[in-house]
Amino acid sequence: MKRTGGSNEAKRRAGEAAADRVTDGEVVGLGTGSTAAHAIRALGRAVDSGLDIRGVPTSFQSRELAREVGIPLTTLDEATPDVAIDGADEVAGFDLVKGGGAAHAREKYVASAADRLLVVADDSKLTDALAGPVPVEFLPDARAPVATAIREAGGEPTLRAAERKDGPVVTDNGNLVFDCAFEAIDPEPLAATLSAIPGVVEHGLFVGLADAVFVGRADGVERRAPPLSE
Ligand SMILES: O=C(CO)[C@H](O)[C@H](O)COP(=O)(O)O
Repeated sequence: MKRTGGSNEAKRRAGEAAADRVTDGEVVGLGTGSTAAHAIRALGRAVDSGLDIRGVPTSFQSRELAREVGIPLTTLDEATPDVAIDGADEVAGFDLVKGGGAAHAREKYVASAADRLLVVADDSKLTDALAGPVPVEFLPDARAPVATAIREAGGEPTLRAAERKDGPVVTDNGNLVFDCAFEAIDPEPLAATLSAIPGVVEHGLFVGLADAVFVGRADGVERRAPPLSE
């Protein structure tokens, strides 16, 4: 579920600090959401000033914004991202819950293909332990067996409803999303369990993918990196 508590200023600081790490000639995975949008706008300004990059969007939203701000686009068929910049709904250490915008499938394979993932988040996203709910994108025909398997794994799935449209959220890939509540989340085994359910396209647990987290606050931005990424 999307957390909307953070200030826009804190999101802007995080997004701009991560965009500042992108260098000439790089291919950049362009994440989805309001914090990633700040990074995309900052990259657009840098392109105006002569930075030579190409972007790989992770959603309809990020593609539209990238086009609007003048970032040349490419695809994973043409190029491998050097870096991906993306937001998160929860950040515990370097583990994430993503998918508040239902874009987590593309976000995950773009981030996984990239050499490094820079996470951008305001400080309201920080938590000691991931609590969920965990978004799970699934093939529409598989709704009943996927729900059963999630319950067997200890979760309670709720079909994500659309706003300003009757019925469910339909992802950019034409699929549906369950938001799954769990009593407690052990990220690595739960990620493996969810990935193994037939009909699941992708879940929003990002484990072992983040190379740095840029935490935006009202008065500045902090870069956190695991010891090996320093
Ligand atoms: O995972 C995502 C979209 O699927 C977003 O990155 C996540 O929901 C954070 O969004 P925001 O920066 O607007 O808080």
